[in-house]
Amino acid sequence: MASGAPFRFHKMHGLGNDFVVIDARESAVAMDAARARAIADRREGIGCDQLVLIEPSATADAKITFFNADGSLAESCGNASRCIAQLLGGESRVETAGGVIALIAEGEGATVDMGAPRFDWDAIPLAYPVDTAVLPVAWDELEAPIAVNVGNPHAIFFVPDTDAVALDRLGPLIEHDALFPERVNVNVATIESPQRLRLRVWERGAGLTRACGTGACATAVAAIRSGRAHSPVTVALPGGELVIAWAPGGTIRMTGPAAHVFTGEARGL
Ligand SMILES: N[C@@H](CCC[C@H](N)C(=O)O)C(=O)O
Repeated sequence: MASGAPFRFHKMHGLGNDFVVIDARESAVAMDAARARAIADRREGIGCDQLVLIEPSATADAKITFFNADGSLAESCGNASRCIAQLLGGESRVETAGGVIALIAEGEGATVDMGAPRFDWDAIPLAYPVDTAVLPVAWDELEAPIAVNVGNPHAIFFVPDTDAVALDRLGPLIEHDALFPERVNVNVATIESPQRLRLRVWERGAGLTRACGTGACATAVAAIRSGRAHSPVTVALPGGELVIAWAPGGTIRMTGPAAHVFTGEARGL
């Protein structure tokens, strides 16, 4: 599908991680990888890190599909979920490929219950059985990551200084490593105190972004589980801050802002 019928969209962002959101609950909008890639293209399309499609759901208030800028599908997207919370208003439950999540719109942001993290090697997924608390692998100075699935797959590296890591070079190598059969989001984090960490993320299918909500969730969970941090954890990303609360055995709650930039109509995409 090269292009399709005109559609209305919302341009939104969460901490600078930006989205084209199409509300197709009342009139269907056909979407596939090629069309999503064309819309996400920053030179010839509208431009975004993720395209988000809202459709009717038989089991929840809406069904949400996340496409990365490269056209690939993502099971989950934390920052976009807060934007959806703002669009739907109040309290809602939405169906995603990563599971049903609960949204609460609050002022100019939202709190999202992202569900429970998973740690089994085949739930990440990894290519072979290994201890996900310390993966026995290294890429230059990035070594022994922790793997966590929060709907989507993440590898987390704790490093002395996130800014010193060449994430633009190492991110794509790790994302495409054969250890991760569905590719992976790459997080580099520095613990500043037991309740605050700094984070940069190379996103699967989108590259370096200003912020990644699921990356913040996965990293906070990895920090708490490994005794590096205590809940709630403030995660400082290049685009701003999120607060993540989690206790072992429970679900992850993410709180942060969501911004509506403009509403537009697209033709020829
Ligand atoms: N921006 C996101 C994550 C989007 C999906 C990710 N790139 C993937 O492929 O898993 C967020 O805020 O969580």
